[in-house]
Amino acid sequence: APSQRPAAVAPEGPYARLRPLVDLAAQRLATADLVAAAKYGTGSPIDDPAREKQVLDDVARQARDLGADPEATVRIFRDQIEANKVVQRELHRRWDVDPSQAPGPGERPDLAEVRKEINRVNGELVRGIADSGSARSASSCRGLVTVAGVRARHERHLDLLHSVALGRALPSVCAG
Ligand SMILES: C=C(O[C@@H]1C=C(C(=O)O)C=C[C@H]1O)C(=O)O
Repeated sequence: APSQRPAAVAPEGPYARLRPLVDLAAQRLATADLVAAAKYGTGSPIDDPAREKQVLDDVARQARDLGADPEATVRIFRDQIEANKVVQRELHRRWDVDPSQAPGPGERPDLAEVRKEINRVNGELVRGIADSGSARSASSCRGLVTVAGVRARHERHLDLLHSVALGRALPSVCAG
């Protein structure tokens, strides 16, 4: 006989909650290449503390609005920001070493447009954090986040730089 509860509304286990979170971290990291290209050769610094403060203030407010934990949200976002800068710094270093690889002035994305995409991903990430409270405090969290990271790496064909940076984005996902 069919079960009372349709599969579509079956309660989701911790992996189902953590996987989208990890995938969103990888999506956010994919913007770092565009940010690096937008800034390269313009004098705009990789570290922009004013923009970081704006991001952290925004996500804390969004978390509060969802009735979620603003401190955990900010902690996770600090790591997203550090991970983004790992990619930017390495790309700038490579482009300094080999200018033929560097984006030319005509290939420079508009930083404001890239930040719109980052803001969009930020909103989804806040929602993913809000929806994963119990998964993030589960004892299986670290292992599941590692598995989800490996999966994102393969699905998104991440290179070594982005794989390392994804590792930098994830340590604060699990509580405690
Ligand atoms: C991505 C950027 O570079 C850095 C990383 C940020 C982020 O990950 O949100 C914010 C500001 C910068 O310190 C940016 O300037 O937008």
